[in-house]
Amino acid sequence: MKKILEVSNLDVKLKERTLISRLSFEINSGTLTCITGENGVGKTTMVKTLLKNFKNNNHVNFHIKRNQVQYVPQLRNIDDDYPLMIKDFIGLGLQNKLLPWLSKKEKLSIEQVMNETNLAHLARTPLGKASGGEQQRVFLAQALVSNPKLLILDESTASMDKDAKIELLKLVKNITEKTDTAVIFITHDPLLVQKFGDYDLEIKNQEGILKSVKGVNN
Ligand SMILES: Nc1ncnc2c1ncn2[C@@H]1O[C@H](COP(=O)(O)OP(=O)(O)OP(=O)(O)O)[C@@H](O)[C@H]1O
Repeated sequence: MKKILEVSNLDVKLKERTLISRLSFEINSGTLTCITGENGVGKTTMVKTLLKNFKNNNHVNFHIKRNQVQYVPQLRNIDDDYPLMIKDFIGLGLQNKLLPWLSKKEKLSIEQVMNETNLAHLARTPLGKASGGEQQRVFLAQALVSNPKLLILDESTASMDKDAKIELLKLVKNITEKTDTAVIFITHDPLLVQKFGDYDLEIKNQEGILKSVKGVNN
C-alpha cells in the first residue's frame, strides 16, 4: 500500500468563511474513502481545495503527479444530439497524445476500458443516445483510460437510480482493486458507504472525522 495523499491541519475556506477547520487525513493506494456529510458542509469545496493546492502547500501533500488524478463530476447533462461516438469520447481522456490519431496502444487502452466498463457493445453509439446509467459509465471510462492513481467521484446531486449506482460502484471497486487505484467518493448514500467504502470521512460541525467502515461493521 502506497501513500497517495496526506492532508494535515487544512482549513477549507470559501472566501472568508471557514467550512472545515484543521482537517487531517491520509489516502492510500487501493482504498476507497467516502466523503459524507449534510448538504452544504463543504465536501465538494474540500476536494476542489485539495486540487487547487496540488503544489506548494504545507497542509496538502500529494505523492503523485497532477495528471495521475482524475475527477468525475456529478452526472453531466448531455444533449440528445451530442454526436461523438462513445469510443471517441473515452479517447478524449488519453493524456500526453503526441499524434492527432490514435496509436495501436491507445486503441487497445480504449478497448480494454470499454470491456471493463461494459461498454464494448456501444462503442459506435453517439453519446447523446446512451441512457443516463450508460453515460455515467462512459465518464468513468474516460477517467480510467489514462490509468489514474487517484480517482475522485462526486455523486452529490446525481439522480441515478439505486441499482445503477450500485452497479457503477461495483465496477469502480473491481477495477480500482485490480489496478491499486485510490478512490475518493463524495456521497450521500449510507448504503453505498457500507457496501463499498473502506473509510468514511464525515464532515460535521466544521470538522472531518475519518472512520474505518469495516471497523464500524465488525
Ligand atoms: N462558488 C461559490 N460561491 C459561493 N458559495 C458557494 C460556492 N460554492 C459553494 N458555495 C457554498 O459553500 C458551501 C459548501 O458547498 P459545497 O458544494 O462544498 O458543499 P457540499 O457538502 O459538497 O454540498 P452538497 O452535498 O449539497 O453537494 C455551501 O453553503 C454552498 O452554498
